[in-house]
Amino acid sequence: MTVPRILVIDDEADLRELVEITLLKMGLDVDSAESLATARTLLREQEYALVLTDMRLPDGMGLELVREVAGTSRNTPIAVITAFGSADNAVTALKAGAFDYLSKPVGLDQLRLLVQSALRISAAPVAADKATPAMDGGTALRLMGESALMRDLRAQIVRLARSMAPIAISGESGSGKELAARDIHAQSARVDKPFVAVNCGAIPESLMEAEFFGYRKGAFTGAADDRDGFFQAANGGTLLLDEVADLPLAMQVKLLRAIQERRVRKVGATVEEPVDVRLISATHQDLAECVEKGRFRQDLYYRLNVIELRLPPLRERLDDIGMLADAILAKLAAPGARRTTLTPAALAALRAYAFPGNVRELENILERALAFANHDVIEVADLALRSASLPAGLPAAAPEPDLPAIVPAPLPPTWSAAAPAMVATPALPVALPDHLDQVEREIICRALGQTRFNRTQAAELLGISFRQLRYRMQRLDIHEPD
Ligand SMILES: Nc1ncnc2c1ncn2[C@@H]1O[C@H](COP(=O)(O)OP(=O)(O)OP(=O)(O)O)[C@@H](O)[C@H]1O
Repeated sequence: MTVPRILVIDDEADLRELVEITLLKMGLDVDSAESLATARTLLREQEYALVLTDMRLPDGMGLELVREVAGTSRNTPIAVITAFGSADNAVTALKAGAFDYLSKPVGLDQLRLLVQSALRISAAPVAADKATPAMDGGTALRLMGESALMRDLRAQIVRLARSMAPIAISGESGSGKELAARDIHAQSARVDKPFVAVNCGAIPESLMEAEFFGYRKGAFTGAADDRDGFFQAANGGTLLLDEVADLPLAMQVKLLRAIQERRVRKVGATVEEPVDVRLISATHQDLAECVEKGRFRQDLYYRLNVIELRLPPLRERLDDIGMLADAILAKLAAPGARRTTLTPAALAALRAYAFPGNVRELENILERALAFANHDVIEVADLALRSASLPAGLPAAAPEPDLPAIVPAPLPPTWSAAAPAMVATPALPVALPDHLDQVEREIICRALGQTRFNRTQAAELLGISFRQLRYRMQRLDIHEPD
């Protein structure tokens, strides 16, 4: 087996030597250069498993080399060493194609971690574009779709999977942001390590720090044992910060620090611990607008938004609807049962529908339609699409079939009998949280009733995301009637 060879470029002899010794101790071969010119000559003559370059060199900037190496078809990973506190340089290098960076003073643990990731990347073959069904039992994860937009997206994902650069995924609710993040992880050299997805909008603010960074035994009442947080759980792997725009400002500051330092401190601990986590963030909100409105910190935005990935809404890729529908119906079919199909008119109706809830809504619509379809065929009426979205000539949904009423639990006795007689406003509830839960339960049940339990549409009616609705339904114990 050939020993991987690393090229180190730095004009500071001390630093070069430190890096060289560390790499040699790791059993690697090392070449070194003190200028861009020497590095270019070596790169023409040799294949390297990793190029590690300082940013400032006597004859130019390391960034030039990043662009040159990233621009070749060899897929050699290149990383930069940036001056202390120079976050701008790190972000610029990642955008230019560097797979990772180290800040001065160079920590040997971090150097070793970076080298190990680079070696995994250079050993991994570049994945071909296979639109493996994402719905075949949950093993394959790739985003499906044969439209040009989806092909481009998958190609982008293959490239991005080879770097450590933070990725910000944007796109409407249900367009596949989480699936894209899982796909990036699955294609990366981190695939054997955990993928942890966190819904930032669903964690109570008071628990956030403990949930993200973990806590030490006795840090607060109820902390009976030491516990890891999301960062430790995702160590070596990928952490998806979903609904990142919902992070409270105080938590944004702590997160920024963790990203910059690549270290976290458990609540109640005195020392920080290094973490090696690839960050992906996702939101259906316009994060730049959140920054403008002062709801999201600009510095954190800048760190998370190094590379942007936009998931197109389903209505921009109508060509994918047929194959997605087939795959969803196949997934929903009972084992051994005949496959249900769409009539041409039903497919045309779907292609004309706006899909505000994107692929998730398509899943939802088909799941409900299956319950109403006769003889393994789904007609336009079974889809129960909102008529405003149907094209002329297609019949709107049939009158509502008899659906079991969604009945919220009876109102608990929360109203005080002792309301002052002269005040016309209702008495105060004696237990506010119970009362608010009851009000919320009733409103959610009404919305679900109106949409025939289409959760995507119900969430839209209520102006919340699908995930927020799902979380609230779980919390309030609301289930679809049988
Ligand atoms: N291109 C696709 N191919 C196959 N399945 C998809 C695709 N896009 C989305 N899905 C499916 O649609 C559902 C919603 O996807 P996902 O959770 O990734 O969306 P999201 O954009 O993260 O939603 P939200 O903004 O509500 O969090 C999932 O069941 C996912 O498997």
